[in-house]
Amino acid sequence: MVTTATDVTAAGPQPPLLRTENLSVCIDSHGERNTVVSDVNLELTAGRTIGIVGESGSGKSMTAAAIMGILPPVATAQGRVFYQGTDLLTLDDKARRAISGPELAYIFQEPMSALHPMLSIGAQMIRPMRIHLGLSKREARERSAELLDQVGIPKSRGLLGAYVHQLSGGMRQRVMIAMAISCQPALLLADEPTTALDAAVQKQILELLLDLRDQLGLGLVLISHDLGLISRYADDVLVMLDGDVMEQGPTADVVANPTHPYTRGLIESAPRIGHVPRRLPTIDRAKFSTRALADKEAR
Ligand SMILES: Nc1ncnc2c1ncn2[C@@H]1O[C@H](COP(=O)(O)OP(=O)(O)OP(=O)(O)O)[C@@H](O)[C@H]1O
Repeated sequence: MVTTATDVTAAGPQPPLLRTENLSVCIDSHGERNTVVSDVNLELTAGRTIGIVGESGSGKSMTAAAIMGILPPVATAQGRVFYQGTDLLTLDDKARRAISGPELAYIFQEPMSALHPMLSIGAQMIRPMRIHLGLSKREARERSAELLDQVGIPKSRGLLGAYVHQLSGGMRQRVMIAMAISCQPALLLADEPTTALDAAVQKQILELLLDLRDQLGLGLVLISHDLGLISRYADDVLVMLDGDVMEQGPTADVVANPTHPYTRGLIESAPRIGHVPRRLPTIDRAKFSTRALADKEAR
């Protein structure tokens, strides 16, 4: 049965683009079940950006994968993921793919692992547009060149015949973004999209993402371990630690008045927001992580 976010639709004409309710992810491994994401409640409307910030292993990618429907086989999602009012977790694989394929797009941290090394950029870009948009080969090729233009790679560069190893890191990420928007998605999830890039290229890529969000009216989920970066580019933020949401709200409010000591620690250790102490403080994560506290008690 397909569940609809009736409470949302009753409140107004349009449900939000994305809303999760108590989204959790469990991993079954070696006969044990571990919860790696607990009760994530977020809401995103078109044209806005929500940031998910947290250290490595805090559950950012698992949250994104649960929304996208691309969890590894060992992982199971629970709760609700409403996309335009439809709970994606209630759909069978085929129905879900029909929505997720064209409408939800994912940009990976490392384009080298997402792009095929033996296929030309053109060949990789054309395929999804032929499948999801029903374009002919010639139409898809023309649109690929336009998309590359849109992400700042001029047509004159003749990149369609190039291979991924021939491109710089920034160009690879631009190609990934062009592929991500090729099927006209409504929701874009960018998982650490600039971690491997130097500061200048990082800024260009993030500004490109925001421009595309505005031009195309997308909702953007931006994932990063860097609260400084999230504070500059996201309207709202969720701070995660060990699968739990420690704090969330409008980014400006969270950064100006953090209510959780863990967030305060992150802010103090992010050199690009607020005061830069001479020695960066060490965040005692064990003090705030429910999982670390439970482990301590069990010992
Ligand atoms: N394929 C997998 N099998 C088993 N456990 C996994 C798998 N992928 C992730 N995990 C575990 O799930 C938890 C959350 O991982 P996740 O990748 O979401 O963290 P993250 O915040 O995105 O970290 P990073 O910034 O390093 O990518 C971690 O404890 C991780 O070890």
